Amino acid sequence: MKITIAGVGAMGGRYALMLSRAGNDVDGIDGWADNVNAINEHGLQANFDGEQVVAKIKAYEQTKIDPSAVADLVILFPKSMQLDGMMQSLKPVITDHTKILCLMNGIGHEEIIEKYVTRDNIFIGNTMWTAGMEGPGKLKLFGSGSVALRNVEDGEAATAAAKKIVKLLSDAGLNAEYSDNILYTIYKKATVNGTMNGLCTILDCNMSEFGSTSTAEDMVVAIVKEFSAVAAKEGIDLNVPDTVDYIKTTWDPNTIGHHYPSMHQDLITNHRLTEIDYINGVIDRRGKKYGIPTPYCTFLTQLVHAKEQLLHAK
Ligand SMILES: NC(=O)C1=CN([C@@H]2O[C@H](COP(=O)(O)OP(=O)(O)OC[C@H]3O[C@@H](n4cnc5c(N)ncnc54)[C@H](OP(=O)(O)O)[C@@H]3O)[C@@H](O)[C@H]2O)C=CC1
Ligand SMILES: CC(C)(CO)C(=O)C(=O)O
Repeated sequence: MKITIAGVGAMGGRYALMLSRAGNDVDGIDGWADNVNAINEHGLQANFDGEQVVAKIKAYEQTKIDPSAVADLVILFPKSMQLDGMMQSLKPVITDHTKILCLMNGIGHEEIIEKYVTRDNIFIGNTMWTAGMEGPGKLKLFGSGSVALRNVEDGEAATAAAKKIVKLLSDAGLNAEYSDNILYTIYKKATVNGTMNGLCTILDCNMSEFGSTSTAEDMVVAIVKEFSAVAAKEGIDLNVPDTVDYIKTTWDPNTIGHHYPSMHQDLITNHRLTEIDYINGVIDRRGKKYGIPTPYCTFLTQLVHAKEQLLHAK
């Protein structure tokens, strides 16, 4: 099976590396020319749980994709604001049979993807793996994680295809599972991002440091209540205490507590724009639509945008 990782940054790099090391034929596509050149010259290099490893994969610049690189499976890992542009660029590698898997953070990405491919070829989910970059073509990967996914369209063929993708990912050590209730799973993961990403970015700390503060739990509860109220309007039952307990598992320094959320890596480390509009911003917008007050999500979205401006993020 030919797999194309679209957005071979930190998380796309992790998937490319692990799938390639498991013996799959993997290509990468990315908009960052230095990253593409480094991967083609030196391979995808990683500090992988303390061990230096290299995966030899072929990478293409997003604007120079070779049409011979037609994929059976495309795994999407650009940033949310790059998704539409990435889907445009992917046209040469997508056929009627190409499956598209989106595991990006955020809510509602399938609305963009279905402008380009039929719903029976779209698979959505999320990932609890973490990833960081030390420079072009260089990854820093530690800790464990998991993946949950499902077909967007019901039906035997789409379900079978989703389960095949689950097996492919699990065989590569990515610890995947099929989730019947994927919208619930996506909302639940979005609460982790809706708390950890924005708050650790504004407070300039990792998840474990955040969890050690006396006000951490109160802030998390307040934000989760807003996600839960919006989700309820969409028929999704997001239990607040259970969700808060789930978020608190990310504070453990022995698992992923030392991770700086991807939003922190974007804004504080690299002065790049963030995905806040696709996480807390969605709750702000849907809250307004449903007549639900979401002061914490609205304020956190405003704070992150203000910080983007102060840091001249691009
Ligand atoms: N990192 C993590 O731990 C996790 C990330 N995710 C999600 O995965 C998706 C991808 O995120 P992630 O892998 O973190 O993103 P990265 O920022 O590492 O990579 C995404 C893209 O950003 C560009 N880019 C990144 N760094 C630079 C740089 N220094 N200079 C120039 N361009 C750069 C590249 O494309 P381009 O040049 O086209 O901009 C790259 O393909 C997101 O939806 C994220 O929320 C989910 C769980 C955890
Ligand atoms: C690891 C985790 C769950 C932290 O919020 C994440 O998704 C990210 O870094 O964006």
